[in-house]
Amino acid sequence: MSDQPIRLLIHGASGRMGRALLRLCEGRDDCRAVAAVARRVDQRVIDGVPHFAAAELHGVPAFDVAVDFSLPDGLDRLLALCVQRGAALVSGTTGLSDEQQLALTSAAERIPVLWAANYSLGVAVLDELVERAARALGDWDCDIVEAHHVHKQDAPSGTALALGESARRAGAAPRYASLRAGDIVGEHTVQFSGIGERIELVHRATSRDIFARGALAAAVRLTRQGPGRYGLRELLFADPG
Ligand SMILES: NC(=O)C1=CN([C@@H]2O[C@H](COP(=O)(O)OP(=O)(O)OC[C@H]3O[C@@H](n4cnc5c(N)ncnc54)[C@H](OP(=O)(O)O)[C@@H]3O)[C@@H](O)[C@H]2O)C=CC1
Ligand SMILES: O=C(O)C1=N[C@H](C(=O)O)C[C@H](O)C1
Repeated sequence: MSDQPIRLLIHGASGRMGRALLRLCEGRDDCRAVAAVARRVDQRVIDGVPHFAAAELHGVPAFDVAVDFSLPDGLDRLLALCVQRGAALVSGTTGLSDEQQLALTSAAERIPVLWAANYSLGVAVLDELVERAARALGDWDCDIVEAHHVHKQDAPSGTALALGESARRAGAAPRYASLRAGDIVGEHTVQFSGIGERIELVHRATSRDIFARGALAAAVRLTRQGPGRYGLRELLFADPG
């Protein structure tokens, strides 16, 4: 295998996550950003990385994997480009429609695809704890409370829905509540309430770097895979080697 750095397209580059991805990418030697895409661009080149507006997507140079943290309305064109170029896709964009999830699955017949609602190790572990608790406490109330910054557009968060799906599969009937306040990076509480006792499982993110680091590591690994739809646990957290 070549030890050339993996070529990344960062989609959503001007956003909170996009900026973290570009910054962390600079410190790695296994990948480099060759294109950055946002809805609008003011500068053509920033820190040596060429920037493109979403409308110019088809003019981006060759890349191995697109890393997408944008908004749902940008995903369809990016997915089509990845399929056309035979490039892998890592996406963390939340609030996707059922049709968009199906499109990811269908594209996975031709390219490697990873979508995850949360790229942090802590939430991967929380997910396992929730599943275990729900299996043991199936008839307790299960409430998922999430808090995020005021700019977040989707609710409940993608992470809350994913945790709820794990709880549901294990026999619980989750309910959701959302809070949008200040600059909260992301907090998720899964509360199991019985009669006379209660369990709370909590994850608090204090830096977006945890998501960006996970996404970059996943992107590098995804380029070593064939077509298919991958999960974060199998790709990243099950085998840290
Ligand atoms: N899975 C995970 O671990 C995580 C997921 N997220 C998710 O990532 C997404 C982005 O979050 P965040 O960075 O806070 O959002 P921001 O609003 O800060 O950034 C959004 C970015 O997407 C760009 N964008 C918007 N629409 C389009 C489009 N149609 N085509 C191309 N680019 C577009 C914006 O460009 P412009 O500035 O020009 O409008 C901007 O660069 C959200 O869905 C969020 O929920 C966030 C953190 C972790
Ligand atoms: O929009 C965010 O900020 C985040 N979104 C993801 C979600 O919807 O779960 C992950 C993280 O909580 C931050």
